[in-house]
Amino acid sequence: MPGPKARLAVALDYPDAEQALRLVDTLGQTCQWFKVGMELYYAAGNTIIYQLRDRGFNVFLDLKLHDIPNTVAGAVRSATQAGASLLTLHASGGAAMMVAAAEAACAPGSPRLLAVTVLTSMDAAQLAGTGITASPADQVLRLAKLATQSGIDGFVCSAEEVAAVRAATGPDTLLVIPGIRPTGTAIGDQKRIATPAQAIADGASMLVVGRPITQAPNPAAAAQAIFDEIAKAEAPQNLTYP
Ligand SMILES: O=c1ccn([C@@H]2O[C@H](COP(=O)(O)O)[C@@H](O)[C@H]2O)c(=O)[nH]1
Repeated sequence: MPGPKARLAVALDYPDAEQALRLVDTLGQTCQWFKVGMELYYAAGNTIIYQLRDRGFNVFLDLKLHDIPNTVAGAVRSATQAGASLLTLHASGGAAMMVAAAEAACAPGSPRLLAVTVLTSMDAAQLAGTGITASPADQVLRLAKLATQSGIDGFVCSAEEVAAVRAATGPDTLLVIPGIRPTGTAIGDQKRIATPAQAIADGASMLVVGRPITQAPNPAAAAQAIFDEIAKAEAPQNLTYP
């Protein structure tokens, strides 16, 4: 099993590369993975991916692609050129979109694809507001099944569903879990949350943590506390990791 450092991606939700790299340099080599989301990517483009890779880090490009199949396949090919190791797309884009993305990701050097199921910022009431009357747990399982059938490598879901998705999909599926809140940290806009220890014990492959680290008075200490929690958690054996 890889060490805790391979199981945490720090979300660099910053408006520019300078602020993002300041945090990266503050954390030093304690982290192996950084997540670049829409805010930073739209501001800094592929340059931030190159800068992180030059420093020796793995890049998780969280663009949550959601478009017609031809456009999403092209976006996967562009992300391959940029050198991201993981790339997200929305499972709600449907089977044809995910199949096109999976085919585009067969090229050498392509990122592994993660299908976002139900955003961790959504509860049952918000989901119902979009016309989906299934519970978040049922909808996550439905979309995870659809994504698997479409050839996608793994999923993003909340810690509330991770045990059920792990049971349904087996040890080889990558389960990447945001909405992580160490005890005592601000919840903010997240709705379906858990501590690092709970998510790991329930079968998460990797945790995504942003503000509990980036907004902490001492980000390096906050990251270290999460690594310690991951290390102590009783994780299932034989899981596949990014
Ligand atoms: O369902 C999802 C999918 C992606 N995210 C992303 O994860 C981080 C979480 O940041 P926090 O500051 O720890 O809340 C953020 O970049 C989201 O875009 C998610 O939260 N939920």
